[in-house]
Amino acid sequence: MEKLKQSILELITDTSTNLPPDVRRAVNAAKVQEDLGTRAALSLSTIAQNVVMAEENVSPICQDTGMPTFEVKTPVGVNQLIIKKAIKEMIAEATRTGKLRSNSVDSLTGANTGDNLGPGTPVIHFEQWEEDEIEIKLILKGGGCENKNIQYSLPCELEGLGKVGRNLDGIRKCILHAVYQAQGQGCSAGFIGVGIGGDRTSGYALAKHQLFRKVDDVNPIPELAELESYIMETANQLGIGTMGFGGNATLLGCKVGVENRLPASFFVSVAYNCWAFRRQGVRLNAETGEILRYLYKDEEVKMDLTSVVAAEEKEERREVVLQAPISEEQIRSLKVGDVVIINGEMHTGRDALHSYLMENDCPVDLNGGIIYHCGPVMLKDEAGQWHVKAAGPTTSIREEPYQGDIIKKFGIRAVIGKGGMGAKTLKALGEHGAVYLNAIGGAAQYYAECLEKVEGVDFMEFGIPEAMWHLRVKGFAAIVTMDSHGNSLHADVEKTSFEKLAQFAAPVFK
Ligand SMILES: O=C(O)C[C@H](O)C(=O)O
Ligand code: SF4
Repeated sequence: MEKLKQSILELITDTSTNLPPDVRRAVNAAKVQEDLGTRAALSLSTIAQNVVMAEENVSPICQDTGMPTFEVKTPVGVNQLIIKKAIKEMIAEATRTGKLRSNSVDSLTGANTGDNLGPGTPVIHFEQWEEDEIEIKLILKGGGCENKNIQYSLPCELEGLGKVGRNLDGIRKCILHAVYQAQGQGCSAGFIGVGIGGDRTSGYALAKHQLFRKVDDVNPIPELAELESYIMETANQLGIGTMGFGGNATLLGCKVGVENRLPASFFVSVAYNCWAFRRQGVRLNAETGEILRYLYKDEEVKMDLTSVVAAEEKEERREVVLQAPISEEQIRSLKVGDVVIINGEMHTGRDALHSYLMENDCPVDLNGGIIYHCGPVMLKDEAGQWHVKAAGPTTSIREEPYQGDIIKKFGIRAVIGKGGMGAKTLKALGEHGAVYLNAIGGAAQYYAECLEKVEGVDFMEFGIPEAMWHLRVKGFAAIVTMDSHGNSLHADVEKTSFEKLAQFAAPVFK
């Protein structure tokens, strides 16, 4: 098995940096569905550009390279321990070279292991089969979309949809609700895997397993094939759109699997995957470990990079250049829908930093400053200088308990993230003169290019993703989605999508 390690490293690198053709096709199709010049269409253009950059730079499509989850099938007699060891070594190697972010965190101490290894990481499932070759499949599913997974225990009652029975129509309601509750926070437009039945654990495993199906396959069970196409049709009428900006493309794929259940239980488990749907697989020669072929690479699909900005829209859209420190007056002039271009300094901060700042001082002056909800992939060169390898936004709503107080305490004028924030932050934006800016989730290469220099770092003890990076940026574009006048695009889209969801309460399947 002299080629085994090399093959595994290639698989990990390809999965993290090169979006598979079926996913590319789905993203391209979404772009066609969106109206020219809308925020959703512009976001899809950025996403397409980002996919191309990731492939060219051989760098992560998204900075959150997720929970590496392997499904391995081996012929009888192959030593699975050797494969496990090779996977672990190559996960550490891919982390060292910036193809993966160090993503394994001690749940009790918060310490990052730094190499993506630790209890429970990576996840590896082995199975034996009758074939002669080894098959290794890998999915890198990020934390933001993982947080939007949801499990329903039937019968139940769902907001807007009413009673949910233990039948196909009940399942239909659960899936629609799952898409609705994710809003844009899992970086829509997304893909869902659904597991019907099992217990709580195997139900979720089945749901995640569905994500290994090709986007364009047809379910062999006729009722489920019908359900899948119903969901594709209907979920895209919810109007959530790319990044939750509103629009026609909300769901790019729906795959449903079924397993037996216990008489007392009826679970519907949904695994939500962002547009950055990174999964790949290989067949290996069982003697040498050499790659014989890839499983999701049957054709080459180029990203659609055609510009979607309609001329008249371009004139209407206001573009404002912001340079930190930002004045209150400038912030008050911004309204939802404005595009801002940021130059100057910004500071990353996410969960660990926000909780720290509630009780402590900040090592830098944040007055008039910009906080970026981001956990980047960073590499240090031989001279000791840090470089940004991938740096898209993280889900902002996690900071909701802290953000308003932190804005107040430190005089922050702009918060950049994705997915929007809640009522408490909106109130603070109005009271203190600040804005929330939505960057395109997953566009980690696109934003890394705007981050010109790492000026410094604090709190390295929080680990690379959670540290406070001080960055010099140029031409960083984001959209005002919550302003200082009480407007929130996120609240609006949530409200209208709920009204649409409620229109699907009447039974469809017997
Ligand atoms: O951890 C991150 O960088 C992003 C995360 O996947 C998210 O979607 O919030
Ligand atoms: S930031 Fe968005 S694209 Fe990246 S892993 Fe999280 S949900 Fe997926």
